[in-house]
Amino acid sequence: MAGFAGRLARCWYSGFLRSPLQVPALGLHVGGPAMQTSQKDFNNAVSQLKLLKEDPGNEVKLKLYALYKQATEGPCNVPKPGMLDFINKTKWDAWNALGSLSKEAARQNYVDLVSKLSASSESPSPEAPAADRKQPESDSLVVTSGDGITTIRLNRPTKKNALTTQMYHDIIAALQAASKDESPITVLTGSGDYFCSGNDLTNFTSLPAGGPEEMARSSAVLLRDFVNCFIDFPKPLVAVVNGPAVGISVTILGLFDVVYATDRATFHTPFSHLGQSPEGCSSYTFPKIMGSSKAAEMLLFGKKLTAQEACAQGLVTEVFPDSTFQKEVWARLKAYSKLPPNAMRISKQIIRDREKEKLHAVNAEESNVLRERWLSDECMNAIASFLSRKSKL
Ligand SMILES: CCCCC/C=C/CC(=O)SCCNC(=O)CCNC(=O)[C@H](O)C(C)(C)COP(=O)(O)OP(=O)(O)OC[C@H]1O[C@@H](n2cnc3c(N)ncnc32)[C@H](O)[C@@H]1OP(=O)(O)O
Repeated sequence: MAGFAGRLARCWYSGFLRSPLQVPALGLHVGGPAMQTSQKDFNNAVSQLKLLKEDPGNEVKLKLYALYKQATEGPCNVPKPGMLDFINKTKWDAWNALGSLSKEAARQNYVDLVSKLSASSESPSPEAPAADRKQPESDSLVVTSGDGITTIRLNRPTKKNALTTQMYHDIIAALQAASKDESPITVLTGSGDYFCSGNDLTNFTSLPAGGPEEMARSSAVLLRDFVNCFIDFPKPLVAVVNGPAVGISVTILGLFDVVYATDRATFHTPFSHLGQSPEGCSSYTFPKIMGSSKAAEMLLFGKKLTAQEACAQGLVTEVFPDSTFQKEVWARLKAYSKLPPNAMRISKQIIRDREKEKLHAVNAEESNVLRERWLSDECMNAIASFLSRKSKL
């Protein structure tokens, strides 16, 4: 596993699962033959967990961690970690949530859960392998070219295509390469049922040596560079919105030339809910596209738009029935890609260039404001709440 995804997995495995995987002698107190069997089952389950072929996901790992602690140490009685210590706080919350569950019951639940996971990891995966693995940096982004179209596909469907730090870097590289390649048209789309669930909220959990301030500073720089690539992209840029879109995957749409959406798509910018503020130049493009009060409803109050509403407000170019979405959209794009490429570039230049300077200034300002927001209690509480599974959009 490369890049951020790898770091995150290592972090979870080393932080959350080190004890269950690496403590061979559990030292459990057992009361009789029935309990002996239970302890043996528990020890077996601890070993069995190491053999899982598939990562069970953070939520399950958190559950396993909590059950393990409850089974071996009893109810949580250690002090709650500080608010900025996201990972340990999340672990503490999960353990604490088990309340006074007995060690025996926790052991049994742990054994049941591991046996369920083992059974499902042995059955064949219904998903076909990703078709294209050309992109060397990370499997979470797939870039392909054909029929005059370069397609940049967000490929993290199990996480609703949430954008990891590595993915921001990879998208920047992909856009830079696409701006110089042979394809007249460039497309951004997603794999699976979501277009993208926005910034991966776990990006904020790997604190660098400089602490939260350094994390906020480097994230603001990366955000600014990322959005600049969309502002400066010289060719027709099309979003093929294959499902719901959240956060930054919605705001950048104002920088695309054309946005096609399935009727399943929704458009959601829950910045206030997250203690954050608009980015992707949306504080400027959205009021221009839809008028200031409709923009305010989305950007201040987080109103979620259906595809039809987004189309009526000018954010989406056209909506297609989900059943024919892929067929109709790609057929149309293939036809457009045969148009003279230089004419399309020059027309885009005329349409967009007089706004570029303004957009760069807006982008810089939004990134600076967000740098402060990320350090606010409102934002930290919202992220901690999502990570501890207390909230979802
Ligand atoms: C360089 C830094 C730049 C920063 C720029 C800032 C941008 C701002 C934004 O983008 S704000 C938007 C942030 N996004 C969210 O708040 C979305 C959070 N996710 C959810 O609320 C839900 O997951 C959902 C509504 C998108 C989907 O819900 P559903 O019930 O259908 O699916 P799950 O919740 O079970 O999701 C499956 C797994 O995917 C993980 N996941 C989904 N989105 C994110 C995300 N944004 N960040 C981190 N993880 C995400 C989810 O946790 C599940 O993981 P699991 O299987 O391990 O449990």
